[in-house]
Amino acid sequence: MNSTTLLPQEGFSFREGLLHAEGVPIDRIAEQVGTPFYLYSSSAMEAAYQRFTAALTGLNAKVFYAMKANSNQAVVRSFAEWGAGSDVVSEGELRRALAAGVPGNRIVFAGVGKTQREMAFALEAGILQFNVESLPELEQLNQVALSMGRKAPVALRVNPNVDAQTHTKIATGRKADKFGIDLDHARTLYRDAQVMKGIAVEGLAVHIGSQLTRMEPFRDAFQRTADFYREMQAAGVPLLRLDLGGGLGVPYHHDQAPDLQRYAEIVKETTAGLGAELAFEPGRYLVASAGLLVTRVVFVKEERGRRFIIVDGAMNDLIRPTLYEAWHNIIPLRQADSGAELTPCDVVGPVCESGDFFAKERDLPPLKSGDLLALCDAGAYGSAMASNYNSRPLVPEVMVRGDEMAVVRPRQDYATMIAQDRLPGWLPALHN
Ligand SMILES: Cc1ncc(COP(=O)(O)O)c(C=O)c1O
Ligand SMILES: N[C@@H](CCCC[NH3+])C(=O)O
Repeated sequence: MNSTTLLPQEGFSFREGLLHAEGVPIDRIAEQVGTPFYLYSSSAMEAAYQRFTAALTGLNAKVFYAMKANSNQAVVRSFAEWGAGSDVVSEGELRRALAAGVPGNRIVFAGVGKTQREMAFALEAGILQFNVESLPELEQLNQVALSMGRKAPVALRVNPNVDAQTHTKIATGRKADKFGIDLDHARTLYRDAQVMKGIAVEGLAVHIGSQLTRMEPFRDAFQRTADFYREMQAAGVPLLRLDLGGGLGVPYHHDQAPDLQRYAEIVKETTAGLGAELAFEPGRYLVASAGLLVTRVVFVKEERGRRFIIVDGAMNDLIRPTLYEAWHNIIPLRQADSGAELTPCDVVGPVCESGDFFAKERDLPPLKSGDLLALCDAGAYGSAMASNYNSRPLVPEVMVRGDEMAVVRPRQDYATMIAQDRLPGWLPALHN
């Protein structure tokens, strides 16, 4: 597959040979904010959200946007306006969600290692639900809640032992994964939890991994979890809510679209007659394809029979290719002539690691220094996973809506980045 034959994603289109984000020519944004930068289409995010919620029509369902995918407050706030809550995994995310205006009672808190401080902060914020993943966590939460004179609303997250058939680093529902509680163990924990004075048992949760493109693992996990829900209900556990997590994938390769309708049917079939409120925690599905990473070619280097397109973006800006061997479509912002010859290229960044690449042997049209490229489907786990490695400042994020654009995070400046270090007192000043 080569990238020039693929159409750009929803929210982005070529007009007069130039890639636009909704109504805005992207090269104009590049002039204004410099490169590299993340670019989001607000309408594409909204369309994904509407598709997702429409598929769940008829179900008593609530959506909690998994903000780990993209935690920019403009994004979190947008989803909140369209009706979603937030799924958070740290105090930092919780604070960001609150800062973005998400009310505490629309927030669920996941994660295997919540600290006492995080528990107390979340209780203070009045969150809807803690998804608890172990006995020590349950006991700790009980203690924290009691010390504050509160009750913590709890769902137990189970591990149904289902292989999500995704990249091994992002599968979370297998026995050997750190996530969730075995069903057998969860039976005991529900009993324990009901007599803990600081705990209000409310739910059951499952999440087997991310970027699922096959629907069978969802079916297996949802079936096992819903059966367990029925069993616990019958045993008198006062369950109100079944949280089915996130994980629905996106077509990074545009011929592998996961089937949202099938996903929704599986939810309906497996939860029929349960009488539970359903919760969903989609992240990637809502934002991945609504975002690009825009980068500029620094040099084209021909060496040892290879063609390296060296760009100003790098693995610290978008780590997915090197971390998960992830494939992101790459398109020049200026549409290539239809007859342009394609050459296999390695698209690489300036960072000092051979793992610093965006693509290997990717067929691309002729490129030269100064050309702009878009890395597609970069709206999820892009900026959220960026770092300052090689002392490269975090790149800006821009959101477009119709003909308007907004810089929703400015480029980190060198002074801010460098000022974070402190020199210890024992180091004398250096003199030449
Ligand atoms: C508990 C939980 N919920 C939701 C998500 C969001 O996943 P995704 O972005 O694949 O929808 C994750 C990440 O995999 C997660 O760990
Ligand atoms: N960071 C991963 C997804 C992790 C999901 C976290 N629960 C990715 O980019 O694909």
